[in-house]
Amino acid sequence: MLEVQDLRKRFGDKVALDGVGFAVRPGEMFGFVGANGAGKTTTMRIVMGVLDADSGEVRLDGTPLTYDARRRFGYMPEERGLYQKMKVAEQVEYFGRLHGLGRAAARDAAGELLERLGLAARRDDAVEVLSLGNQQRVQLAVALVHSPAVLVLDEPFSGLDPIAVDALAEVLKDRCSSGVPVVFSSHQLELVERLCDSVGIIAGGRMVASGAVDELRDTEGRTLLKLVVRGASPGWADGLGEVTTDGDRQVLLVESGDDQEILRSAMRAGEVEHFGRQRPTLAEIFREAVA
Ligand SMILES: Nc1ncnc2c1ncn2[C@@H]1O[C@H](COP(=O)(O)OP(=O)(O)OP(=O)(O)O)[C@@H](O)[C@H]1O
Repeated sequence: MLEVQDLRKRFGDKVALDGVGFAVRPGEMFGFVGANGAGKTTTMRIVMGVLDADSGEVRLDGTPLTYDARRRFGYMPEERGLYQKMKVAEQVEYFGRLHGLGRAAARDAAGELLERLGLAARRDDAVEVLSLGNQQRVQLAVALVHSPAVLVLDEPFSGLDPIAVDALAEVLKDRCSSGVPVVFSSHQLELVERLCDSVGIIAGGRMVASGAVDELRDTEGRTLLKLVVRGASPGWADGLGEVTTDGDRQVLLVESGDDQEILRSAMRAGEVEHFGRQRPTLAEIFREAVA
């Protein structure tokens, strides 16, 4: 398990991190979300040892991280770093070898990743002639080539087209299901909601919400009761909640009340087409948490 504990970091007067902590279990995908400047990159840099924290600790399976332990991590930094003149396949193999793979293993791993990330046809092109999105795919292949024990990815999906997003999502899910903890930051909340088991929301250097995506969405007081009623006369739901009209249908959203009693009065008023709980999206939870 990767544990980030009570990280604090200042840059001069600026408090960038003010007690950031979270844990990611083996096989768990953790989405790290927050507004610009919230502290995601700083946290990830500290996890990777690129930056020192003022205090706090990062542990893997209970042991504080060392240089050697971090070599087994796969990291995609915010500042992308590729050799522009080097050919795509050569580059991915090279990084595999830097992480200790033998020649054949590096070649095989690079070939497989380039295939999965849709870059096989570009394997002999220099990085500098690729589009930005394709360079990003190479950067991902570089982060993944040595079958890392932990993945820490800063905005891995940004700039990718939908096909590449799906391809990367599949690769990450595979790595996750083989027991790797995966942490990635993203502003694409719909994607985080779709992919992640758990999320951490950071604002102003503090974690303002974290936990399993399903639990956050199900939290008491966050779910609304939604009814769609056809043919009901206006006013039947006065005082129950917010009503919107759509043709001969009325949509009622109720924050609190006796579900069964509300259902009975809806059935008396008209034809109930829908009755159920509506969970907030991650984007709605995010807006509420950082407000
Ligand atoms: N080297 C630095 N020197 C001074 N301030 C810094 C430095 N690095 C980060 N900061 C500040 O720390 C805060 C957190 O920045 P960080 O890059 O971690 O945010 P972020 O959540 O990754 O943002 P974004 O979504 O825009 O990438 C910001 O106020 C930033 O300006």
